[in-house]
Amino acid sequence: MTVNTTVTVRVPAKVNLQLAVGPGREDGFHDLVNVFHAVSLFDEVTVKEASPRRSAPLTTLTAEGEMGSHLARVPLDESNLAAKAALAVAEASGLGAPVDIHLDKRIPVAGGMAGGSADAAAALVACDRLWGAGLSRERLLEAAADLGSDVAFGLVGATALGTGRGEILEPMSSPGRYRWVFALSKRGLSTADVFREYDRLRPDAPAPRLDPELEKALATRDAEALGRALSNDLQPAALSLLPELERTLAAGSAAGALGALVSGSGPTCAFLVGGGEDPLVLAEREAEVVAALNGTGLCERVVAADGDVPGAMVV
Ligand SMILES: C[C@@](CO)(OP(=O)(O)O)[C@H](O)COP(=O)(O)OP(=O)(O)OC[C@H]1O[C@@H](n2ccc(N)nc2=O)[C@H](O)[C@@H]1O
Ligand SMILES: Nc1ncnc2c1ncn2[C@@H]1O[C@H](COP(=O)(O)OP(=O)(O)O)[C@@H](O)[C@H]1O
Repeated sequence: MTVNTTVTVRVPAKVNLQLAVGPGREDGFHDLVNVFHAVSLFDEVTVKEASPRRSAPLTTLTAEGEMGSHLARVPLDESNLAAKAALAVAEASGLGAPVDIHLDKRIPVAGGMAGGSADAAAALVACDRLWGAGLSRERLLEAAADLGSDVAFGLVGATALGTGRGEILEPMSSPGRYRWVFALSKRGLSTADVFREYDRLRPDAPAPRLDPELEKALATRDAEALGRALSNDLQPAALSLLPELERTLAAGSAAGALGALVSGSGPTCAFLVGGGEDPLVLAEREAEVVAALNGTGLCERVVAADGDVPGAMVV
C-alpha cells in the first residue's frame, strides 16, 4: 500500500448570490439566508508530514500568493483557520502527527470570498487523507461548522443554500454556467465590523427569506434574471465603511455587467458578465467590464472566473 506523505487540496472561493441577514442573535451571530456559489478562483493547501525529528507543534505554516500586501494579513500561527482545521481532524480521529501546511493563495484575503474558510475546508480534507483518518462526510461537515460559518460550504461547493448562521447547507438546482468578474480591493474589511455596521443601519431587520426570483433564475439558467436578482443585505454596511466601493460597482454596471454586488461582507465586488451566450459576445462584455474596473484606479486586481465549480478536492 502506498502511504501519502504529502496531500494537496484545491478549494474554490465563493460569491453570495443572495445574502439576507436577520436580526442579531443572542450568541452574537445572525440568522442568514445565504445562497453560496463557488467560483473558479482557487487556493491550494498542501499538507506534508513534518520531519520525524519534530514532535511538536502539530502544524507549521507557510504561504505564497500573487496578492502582495494581502498575504501579510494571513496569520502563520495556530490562529490560521487551516491550522485549526488540522487540530480538529486530530481531535476527532485520535490520529495526527506534526505537519507542514503550505497555502498557495489566489483567493483575496479578508475580501468576502471566504478564503480563510476555504483553506480550513481544504485542510480538513487533506489531513483526513494524510492521516488515513477516514472521517465521515457528516463528521467533516460538523467539524467545518465549528470552525466558522462559511467553512462547510468550502467542502460542498457548487451552489447551495445556507441557513442558520450559514452552516446548514442544502444543494440548490443551478444547471447553468456563469462568467464573473471580481474587483479585488486594495483594502480588507472585517466580517465582524460589517455585521456590526449592519446592526447599526438596520436595527429592525426582518427574518431572512429566500428570493423566489433568484431560485427561478438559477433553475432556468436565465443569466439576465440572475443579474437582476442578485442581492446582499450587507452591501449598505460595506459601502458605509468603504464608500469608494460605490464607484467600483457603478463602473462595472455601466460597462454592461448583468448584475453587480459586494461579495459577502466585502470589499470584493462581483460582476455577473453572463452565461450561455455566444462566447464572442461574452468575451467582449467581459473585456469591457474589466477595462472599466481597471480604469477606476480603485482595484488591486481584476480577475475573471466561472461558476459554479465543485468544493474541496484532492489534486
Ligand atoms: C459574511 C459571510 C457570508 O458568506 O462571508 P464573508 O464575507 O466573511 O466571506 C459569512 O456569513 C461570514 O462567515 P465567516 O467568515 O465564516 O464568519 P465567522 O468566522 O463564523 O464569524 C465571524 C463574525 O462574523 C459575524 N457573523 C458571522 C456569521 C453570521 N451568520 N452572523 C454573524 O454575525 C459574527 O460577528 C462573527 O463573530
Ligand atoms: N488561511 C487563512 N487565509 C486567510 N485569512 C485567514 C486564514 N486564516 C485566518 N485568517 C484570518 O481571517 C481573516 C478573514 O479572512 P478571509 O477568510 O480571507 O476573509 P473573508 O472572511 O472576508 O472571506 C483574515 O483577515 C485573517 O486574519
